[in-house]
Amino acid sequence: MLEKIVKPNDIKKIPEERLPELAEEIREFLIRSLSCTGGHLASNLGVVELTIALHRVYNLPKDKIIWDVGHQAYTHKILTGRKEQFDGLRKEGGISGFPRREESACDSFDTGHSSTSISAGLGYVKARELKNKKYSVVSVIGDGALTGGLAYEAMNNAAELKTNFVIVLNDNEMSISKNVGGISDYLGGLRTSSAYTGFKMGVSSALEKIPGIGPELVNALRKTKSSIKQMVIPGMLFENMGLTYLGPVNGHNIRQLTKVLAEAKRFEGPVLVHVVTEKGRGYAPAMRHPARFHGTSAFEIETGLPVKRSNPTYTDIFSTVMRKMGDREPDVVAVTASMSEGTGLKRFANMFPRRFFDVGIAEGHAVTFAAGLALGGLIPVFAVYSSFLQRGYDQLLHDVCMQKLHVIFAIDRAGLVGSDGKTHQGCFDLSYLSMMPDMTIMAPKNKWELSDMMKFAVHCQGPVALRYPRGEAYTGLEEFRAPIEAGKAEVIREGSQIALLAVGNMVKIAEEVADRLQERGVSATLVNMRFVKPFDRDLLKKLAENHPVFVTMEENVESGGFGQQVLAFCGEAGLDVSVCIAAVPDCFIGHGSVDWQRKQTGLDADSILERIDKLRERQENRK
Ligand SMILES: Cc1ncc(C[n+]2csc(CCOP(=O)(O)OP(=O)(O)O)c2C)c(N)n1
Ligand SMILES: CC(=O)[C@@H](O)[C@H](O)COP(=O)(O)O
Ligand SMILES: [Mg+2]
Repeated sequence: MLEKIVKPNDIKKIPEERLPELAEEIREFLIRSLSCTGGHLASNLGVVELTIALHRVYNLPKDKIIWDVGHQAYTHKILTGRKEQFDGLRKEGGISGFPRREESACDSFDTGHSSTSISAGLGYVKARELKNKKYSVVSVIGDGALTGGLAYEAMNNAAELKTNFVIVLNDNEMSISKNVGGISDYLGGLRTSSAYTGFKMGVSSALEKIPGIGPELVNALRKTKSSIKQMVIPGMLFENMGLTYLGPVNGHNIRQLTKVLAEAKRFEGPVLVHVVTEKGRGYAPAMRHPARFHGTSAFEIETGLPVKRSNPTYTDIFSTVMRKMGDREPDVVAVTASMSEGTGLKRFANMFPRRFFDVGIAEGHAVTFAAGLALGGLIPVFAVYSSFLQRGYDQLLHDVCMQKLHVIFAIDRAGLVGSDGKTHQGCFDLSYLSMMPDMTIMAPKNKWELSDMMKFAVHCQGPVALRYPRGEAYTGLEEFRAPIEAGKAEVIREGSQIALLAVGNMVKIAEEVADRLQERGVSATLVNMRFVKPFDRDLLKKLAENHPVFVTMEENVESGGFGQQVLAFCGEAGLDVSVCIAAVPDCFIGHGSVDWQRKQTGLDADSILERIDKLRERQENRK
């Protein structure tokens, strides 16, 4: 039946009774396809029926479906004519793992970061009103994404709406790991209380329909503070915020879903439809291990085991360091914004549950919360992906740096991240952190240095950021393990002519560049900068005496990055050197392999050598 779906709205031609069969076909397709490419399997398996129901009720591309995070939009892609492109999912030139407006007119909003869907949807609704347009808007948000503050700002704002806006809450009790916090408990209560009250499938509750006393009774209940009302009027929290609540609905029953969505679509005002789904549904390994199958690499279908075993990653090293540090340093506590698996904090959480805090998908809160922990005498380590820390920009500046608080930021996925693409690139942190007064920034060249830097960070003062990339930890240069000294770089290889000033994982690329320069008879000094802030100005002054060319290398945008700071310093200090900056150019870098992204950004050894050759040629011509 799946072959009949080649363009948007083809789903409407399938007889209703055959839809469950189609859902199973889609599941089989997803499992088969992702077993080869990898991707966000568990979340997608959970929303197959919900997506089918949405596409039955709404007309695309006229109507707007906005997927929160967007990692669960694979069935949406299949139903809008992109099934044949799944071989290239998340690969260079292939389709993205997230909704992309450039990819299809049916993708209404580009996503990747969490909790944006209600704000964006509300924006569409307001534009529709002002421009007198006729289309429907539905935002689909998960229970994990609903732990993010932005979602509440948007709901608060939506309460005043007089025209239709549907928010579908996809509740599977999971963020990447088990969902946490008060809202998650509240949703749990709704799921249980529905056992007593039945679903609220219509815009007016069953109670309201009781002739004579119904509306008064509902009004009176709304005014009481009694917890009993939760049992009588489901979704009171949302109702009190001004949204009409419908549900909870079985998210795997297409008929029931279609009915409630059609009802919600007719309502004048904001409506929240609470849908209960199962993450990983239909594939036993994903149902057993939804967190592992949240985002998976290629796997064997029979066992669910990964096709390739990877060597220890920087995350694995950080995980071990944190576990050991937990033993040695009783004041060290760990904070995550719903990323305990991805950042490697799971082991710390298991060993020191009282010193571990999962705050939900709330990076801004996590930073200020860590500030409070530091003021209370603890040493908080906030482990976070570079790209998601962008959410905590003001909190970093205002709450941590301004008070010079000793908070450690363990910044994972710093640099190019591969298949998640432009929404997840960790290419901005050196720029946005460097401009913050009192911030110390370090980047390790290999796995041992990550461990040494973490230990150093614990005994520092003030805010400290330690950034390291996604993937396998470098095990080269083991013999270079001089103690970490504040603001001091490490010279790996001494030469003359060209100084390669490399940050973090670029040291490995710099080694290759240095070797290839040597083959051509060019002598290069290779420096592992270790610190981006403060960087080793004394060393740079010394190097300038016999190196007319500095080449800076960083997996960060050029603007405001390490290279530009070196360039500015050389100018201020009157150093007679040419500075060549190898950094990410001023554009968003799409999905694909990290090697491909490195070539695209000119950060591979070939591209850097090419630039060095051109620079030297220009210098020769000038002589
Ligand atoms: C700002 C931000 N922080 C963290 C993440 C990483 N992340 C992606 S999906 C996800 C869990 C989302 O849970 P939910 O919305 O319930 O969707 P589900 O996977 O359960 O379908 C997290 C934490 C993100 N994408 N954006
Ligand atoms: C959708 C999302 O934001 C995360 O699931 C992210 O894709 C995880 O990336 P890693 O694979 O680098 O942990
Ligand atoms: Mg969820």
